[in-house]
Amino acid sequence: MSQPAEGDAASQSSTTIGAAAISAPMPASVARVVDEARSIVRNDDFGAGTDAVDSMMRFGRMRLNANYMHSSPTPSSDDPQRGAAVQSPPQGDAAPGAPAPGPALEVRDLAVAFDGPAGRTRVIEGLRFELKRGQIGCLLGPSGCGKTTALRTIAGFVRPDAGEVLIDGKVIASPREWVEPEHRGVGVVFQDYALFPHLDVEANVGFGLRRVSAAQRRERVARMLALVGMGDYRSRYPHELSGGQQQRVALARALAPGPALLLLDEPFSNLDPDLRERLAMELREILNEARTTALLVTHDQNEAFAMADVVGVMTAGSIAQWDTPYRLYHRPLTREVADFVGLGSFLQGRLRERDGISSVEFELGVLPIRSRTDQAIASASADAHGEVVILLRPDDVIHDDHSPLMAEVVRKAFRGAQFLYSLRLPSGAELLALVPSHHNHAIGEHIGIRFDADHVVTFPARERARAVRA
Ligand SMILES: Nc1ncnc2c1ncn2[C@@H]1O[C@H](COP(=O)(O)OP(=O)(O)OP(=O)(O)O)[C@@H](O)[C@H]1O
Repeated sequence: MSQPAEGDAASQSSTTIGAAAISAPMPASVARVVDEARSIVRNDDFGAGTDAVDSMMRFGRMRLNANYMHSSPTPSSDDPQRGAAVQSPPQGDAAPGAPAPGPALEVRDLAVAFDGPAGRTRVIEGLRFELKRGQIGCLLGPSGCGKTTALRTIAGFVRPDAGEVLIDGKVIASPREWVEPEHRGVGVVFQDYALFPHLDVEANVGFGLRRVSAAQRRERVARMLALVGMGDYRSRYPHELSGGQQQRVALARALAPGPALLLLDEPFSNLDPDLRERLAMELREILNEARTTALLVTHDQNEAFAMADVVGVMTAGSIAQWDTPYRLYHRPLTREVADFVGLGSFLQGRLRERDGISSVEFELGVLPIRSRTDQAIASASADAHGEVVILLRPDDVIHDDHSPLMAEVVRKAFRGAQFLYSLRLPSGAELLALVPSHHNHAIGEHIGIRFDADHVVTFPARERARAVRA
């Protein structure tokens, strides 16, 4: 391990990778290709050594000269959907040596700051989470919350100011210790594919496998291409592939050296929404099959939920809740998490406790609180007058023609199988409801509703009730 220098390793990488150096600052897209080259070039097993890094630097320089730019805490087990997915399968078969017991990735109290016009500013503060072997995790959060910086710190392109990152129990980044990106056993997939345009698919995927024999390389590349369903495309060049196909090749290339950890930076954001969700689900299967530990960063909740076993919702540089997708949606710990994850409405309510049974009264009736956890949270949320805010998800609100509770349709969004209705209550508060799309009601119409909330989620009543993310 060497002592890290001050500052951002990403900016340093533009001048000092391998034996080569370039004088001009690299555009972000070229820097990403070089970062990716560093992450797929490893000296220990399938790695290529500095010759490959130098080749990538030449490639980076070529692109600069040609002005070529790319278009570019452990979750609870009560999740009915993902409970089984958080086991610890063995490491990928190409990984060197036996994996150490314990988490595959640990991030402990990480802090990262950058120099800016207003001085040095912390963009990550007290970031903490871990991934078990074979687990797929996700950092989900709004733009600028620090997701990519966290990923780049784990990959080795940014140096932390405090805290540490461990892979298989070994510290690879802290203010005192530093392992170069190419020695971390980490693969990276970026959003803009970052394939080498002058190499065909087979050569792209085999890029980081230069120390093995040609026969071994061919066999490994064929396995990786089969895994991502691109076996028939091995002689094509990147420009002859669709975006989704390019991203599969990028994935095969990142998986080929058998990384201990795969990092994915918004890998589907350049694809259309339908393909994005389908690929996210496919990628989950591919990673499970390859038994690869992976960390995804995205601001897209559907992508996060389709892929990850555990998701950390990030706000302002730290994790507000690290949990299964199911619990994030149904049991958000804070209003910020409830607001960011999924659709919902916040309504004023009042906690009532009679004969040891709790419920929340609100303008449309009474919601019984069935679980002790919900009861404890409601009691803690309530102010001296019992005031709370309740969260109602659109699927908690059922359209029922026979219900005496009426609400006015103020907006509607057609979603194929369903309409998302915004409904105005007598108080003026608004509510969201997902209704099968054969119930096509006009704006201004009053429709019957009832509630089917499995659990009642409450927060302190510090703000006025409002509908969110309609
Ligand atoms: N190298 C850098 N130098 C200075 N500031 C930086 C640098 N990299 C990131 N930042 C700043 O750090 C903050 C977090 O950036 P980051 O890219 O990690 O956010 P993000 O959550 O990934 O956002 P997005 O979803 O938009 O990519 C932003 O305010 C950004 O401007």
